[in-house]
Amino acid sequence: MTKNDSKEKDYPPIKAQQLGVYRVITEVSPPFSLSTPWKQAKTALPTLLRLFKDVYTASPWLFVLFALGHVWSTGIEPVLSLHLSSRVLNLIEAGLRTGNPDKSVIFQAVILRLICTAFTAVVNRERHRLESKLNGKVNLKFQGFILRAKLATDLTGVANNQSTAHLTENRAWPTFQLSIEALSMIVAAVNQLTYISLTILSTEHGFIFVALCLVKPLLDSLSSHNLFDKPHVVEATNPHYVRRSSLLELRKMQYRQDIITGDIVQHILREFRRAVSLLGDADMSEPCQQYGRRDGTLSQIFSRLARDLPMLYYAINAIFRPKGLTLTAMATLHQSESMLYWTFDDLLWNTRTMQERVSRVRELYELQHNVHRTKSGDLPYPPLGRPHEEGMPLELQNLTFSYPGATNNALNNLSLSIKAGQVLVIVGENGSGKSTIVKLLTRLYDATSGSITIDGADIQDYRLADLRHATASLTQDHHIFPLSLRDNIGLGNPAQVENMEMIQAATRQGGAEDVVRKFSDGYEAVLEHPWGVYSRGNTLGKGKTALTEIWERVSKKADVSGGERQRLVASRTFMRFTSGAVKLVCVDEPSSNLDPEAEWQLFQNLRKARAGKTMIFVTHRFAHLTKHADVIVCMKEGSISEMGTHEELMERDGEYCQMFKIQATAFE
Ligand SMILES: Nc1ncnc2c1ncn2[C@@H]1O[C@H](COP(=O)(O)OP(=O)(O)OP(=O)(O)O)[C@@H](O)[C@H]1O
Repeated sequence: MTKNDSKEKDYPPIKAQQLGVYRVITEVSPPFSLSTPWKQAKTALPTLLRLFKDVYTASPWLFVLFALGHVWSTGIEPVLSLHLSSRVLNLIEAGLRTGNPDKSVIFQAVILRLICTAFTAVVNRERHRLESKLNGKVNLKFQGFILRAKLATDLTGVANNQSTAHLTENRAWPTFQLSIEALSMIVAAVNQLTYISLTILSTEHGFIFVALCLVKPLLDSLSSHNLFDKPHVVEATNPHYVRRSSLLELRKMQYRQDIITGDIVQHILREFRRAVSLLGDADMSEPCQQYGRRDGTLSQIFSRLARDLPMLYYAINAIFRPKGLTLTAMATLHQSESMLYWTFDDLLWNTRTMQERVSRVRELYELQHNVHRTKSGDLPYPPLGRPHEEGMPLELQNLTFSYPGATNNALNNLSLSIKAGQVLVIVGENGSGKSTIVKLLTRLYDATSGSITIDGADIQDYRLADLRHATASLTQDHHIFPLSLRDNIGLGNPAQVENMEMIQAATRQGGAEDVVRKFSDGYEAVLEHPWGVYSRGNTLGKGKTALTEIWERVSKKADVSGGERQRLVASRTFMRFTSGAVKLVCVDEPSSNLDPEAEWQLFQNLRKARAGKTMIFVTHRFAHLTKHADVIVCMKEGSISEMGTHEELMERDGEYCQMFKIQATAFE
């Protein structure tokens, strides 16, 4: 079932085919032309050169030694060994013919052969040792590169590039290794062809023999039927297969509680059996395997026969020229034919795989071009001569914004004036644009149109680093870093990350003292993943042993509740205040998991720290706050629907008043 789906003229044509339960869509390869490999090489070359340069700079000596070792072992030694063996055999054969072997010459030839073997064994051993060292250094280099590129990527860059989680340092080394192998094989192929043509078959039929050796690898390459080296998309289209796979997912721990409390175990098992029976005999094996199996039987038989062509050559030679080839020449021919076949077979496989490998590395390098760094201006903040001692004054004018890729505006033509040191509370229904205002004020995104001005200058004209330094944000999107609690709080002010006095004070203000106390190693406790801790679980056995006890201790994952996390994150924000540079504080719903007392305390502590700061709060539970607010903004569908003080808005009896009354009724 083949169909041409491509509508766009500029795109390469595509075709879709059903392979078992999958629909596989591939790009149709252009008809084979001699210029194709050349074009592919030209596209791959810049990436490969850059990769080689990176590996070289990771460790020049290891690079050179590793490359030389590879070229020796793959490209030179096999032919040299063949030559030396063939020399020994020739001497023995000549000796047997005359009945008077030249012992010392044979002995010397054997010793030379043995030296070559021993030398190669040493080179191989060293090469493997160097390989793991160089591999480690290359991985470290690319880890650093990826870390830098990802940390430099802002939210617009992340949204435009979808997921980059699959881009790891593990892409670089295999491609480099493959390239070195390819180069070594080219050297090997040239050496082998030269050897066969000049030494063994210098007089007759040399060309024919070489051509016969190459028929199979070339045939295989032309009729190659692999999916893995073609750009393709796979979609499981069989509904019973999809259903079965979704039901299988329910094995995961994260669903256990819902399944137990929902009492749906029997239902899941019944549905699974039904899906399996409806699936019947549909082929579920990997699309790549199914695709490969589509090779015609005839072409397979032909390909196998091609492997025997060199043998045909010996036979014809033996029949028509019984004295044409000596036994040694036959043995050498047989060995070199096999060597040449595998070299070309590997080389062609290598070339096919190379394109895909190079594009994987190119994707890695492209990380650094996709950062969409938020532009920084030149103006210092606070403006020279105006220290903004009361806080940051802000003016939002006709602000419109839509998220990258979104069709609707999150904010529409919004204008708002916030005086230095004011407390502004933003309320409104879900999706009305409250958090978006905070994201624009903290320059996580830039407005699509309209402007934000600070003290008369556009926010984009200020130095970004200065603005980041002068802004603190506390939202529910913050995470605990997989670092110690000390780091988690201290990083609020990196300059004081070792200052325990400040960290303890911030912990108190964030309400996280009890959280720290919970851990035996206190501030040094690391939440999240215990790195470098693993065991061969199935070899530990079930009963208690010294090993299982150690495993239990080292693998114990420190964890905290949602509310405790929010307290730690809040402490980090209080730590940020210690820099003395913060002029704007944006607090966006940071207390969803806090108990009422902790929430009240958090808002109290934030208000206590308000001196010298403009404060913006986004909240649904505003009873604690709105009475202290200088301005309350009520949002609806990306615009301001009401604005004023608590009293003014209550008097107006509009949307804010309605929301306030609903909350008040709930408390009554
Ligand atoms: N990253 C995003 N990409 C695309 N659209 C988004 C993104 N974040 C928010 N939106 C959309 O922008 C609009 C405003 O979202 P925003 O988060 O500002 O609302 P909110 O008032 O803070 O909502 P809530 O009270 O639920 O937190 C919504 O329609 C939302 O779906």
